[in-house]
Amino acid sequence: MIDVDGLTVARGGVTVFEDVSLTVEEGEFVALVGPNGAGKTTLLQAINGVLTPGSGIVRVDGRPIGDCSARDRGRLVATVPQDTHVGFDFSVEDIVAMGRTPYHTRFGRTDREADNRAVRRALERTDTARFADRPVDEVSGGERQRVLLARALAQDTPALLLDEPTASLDVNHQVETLSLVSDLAASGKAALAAIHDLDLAARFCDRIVLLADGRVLANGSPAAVLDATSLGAAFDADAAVTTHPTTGTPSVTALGERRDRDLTVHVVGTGRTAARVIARLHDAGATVTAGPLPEGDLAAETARARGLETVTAPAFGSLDRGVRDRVARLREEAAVLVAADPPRADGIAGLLDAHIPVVTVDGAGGPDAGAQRQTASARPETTTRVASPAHVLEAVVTVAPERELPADD
Ligand SMILES: Nc1ncnc2c1ncn2[C@@H]1O[C@H](COP(=O)(O)OP(=O)(O)OP(=O)(O)O)[C@@H](O)[C@H]1O
Repeated sequence: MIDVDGLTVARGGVTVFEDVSLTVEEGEFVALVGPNGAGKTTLLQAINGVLTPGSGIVRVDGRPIGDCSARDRGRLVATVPQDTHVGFDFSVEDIVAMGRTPYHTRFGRTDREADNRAVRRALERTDTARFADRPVDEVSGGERQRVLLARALAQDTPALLLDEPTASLDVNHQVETLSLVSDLAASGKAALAAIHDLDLAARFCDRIVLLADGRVLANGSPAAVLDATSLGAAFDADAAVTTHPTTGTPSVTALGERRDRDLTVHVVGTGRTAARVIARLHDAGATVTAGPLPEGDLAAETARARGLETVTAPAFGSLDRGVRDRVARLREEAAVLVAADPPRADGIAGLLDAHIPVVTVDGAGGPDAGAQRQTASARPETTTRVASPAHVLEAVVTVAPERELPADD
C-alpha cells in the first residue's frame, strides 16, 4: 500500500504542491491526472524517494520511504519513468535484468534462477521477448517504454509507479499496457500512474486523483472526478463529459478556452440539429439554456454533458405545467430563442410566442415545413431562418437586442 501523508515539495525554490495526501491500496490502480506542470512527475518522484519532500511522509507497505536504503526502496517501489531514453548500449534483456539489482548483494546474485524466472516472465507479459536480444537503443520509443515496464515488473515490488506509461504507445499497446497494469493491480500490487488521456484513465483505473493548483482538487471514482466543473477548474478550459458508447465509462472532450459573451440564448428542438446548435453557441461563449428536450435525445445529452440548464420531458406525451413554467422562465431570461429542427406535433407554437427574436434552424433533412409554418405564424416579424447549425451564431448575433457584443466569426 502507498500512503502519502501531508506532502509538500518545492523545486527550484518554488512550491509545486502543498499538503498532498492520498493512498493507493493493494489491488488498486489509481490514475494521477492534472494539467502540465501540476506536479504529477514530482509527486511520483517523491513517492519513490528520488526527491525529498519539504514536509510530510511517504510510506510503502508501512515503511517510511525516506528512511529506507536505496536497495530497500528498490524492493518496495518500481517506477516506469516518463523519459524512456536509456543512456547505454545494452540489450533489452540486460535492461530488464537490471530490475533484479535490489535483490543482489555486494558479492553478486543470490538466486540466479529466481532472477531468470522474473526476467523471462516480465519480457513475456510486456510483449518484449521477441526483441530481447536487440540493443535497447535500436528499438522504437514505444517498444522501449514497454522494456522499462518489463524492468519494473522484474523488480517484483508491492508498489508500481508509472509516469505517462502510454505516451509513446500505439492504440493497441496503450490498451494492452493499461490492461496489464490493471491485472497486476488486481493480483495485489498498488499501482499509481500519471496519465494524460482522461478517457483511458476512466476506462482502466479504479480511482482518479486530480492534481491542480498545488493540491488534490478531487479524488474518487472516474465518474465522480471527471465532471465538467472540476475539469474546468483544473484545466482552465471547458470540457464536455459524456458516456463512451463502447466502454460505458466517462469520456472527456476538451472544448478549449471559452470567452464569455453577454448573450443568453434559449434552444428548443431535437436530435442532431439541436445538439449542434447547442454546441456551436456554447463554444462561442453564449450562455445557453435548453428545453423542452426529449429525455435521452442527443440534444439533451449534449446540453447535460456541458452542464447547461436544461428542461427535459418524456419524448411522447404532453408537456406538464411544471415543464412549461420552467421553460417559460428560461425563455424570459434569454435574449434570443432558437428553434432547431423542432418537432411538428408538439405544439411548440406556444413556446415560440416569446417577446424576443426567434431564429429557426433547418434540420439535416432540410426545412421542416410544419415547424416553419408554426414558427412563422407565431412571430412572423422577428423570425430569421437559417439553413444549417453552422450559421446559427451569425443569425443570433444579428437579431440579438442592443446589449449584444459584436460577432467575431
Ligand atoms: N528539475 C527541476 N527543477 C526545477 N523545477 C522543476 C524541475 N522539474 C520540474 N520542475 C517544475 O515543477 C513543476 C511540476 O513539474 P512536473 O514535471 O512534476 O509536472 P507534471 O504534472 O508532471 O507535468 P507534465 O504533465 O507536463 O508532465 C513545474 O512547474 C516544473 O516546471
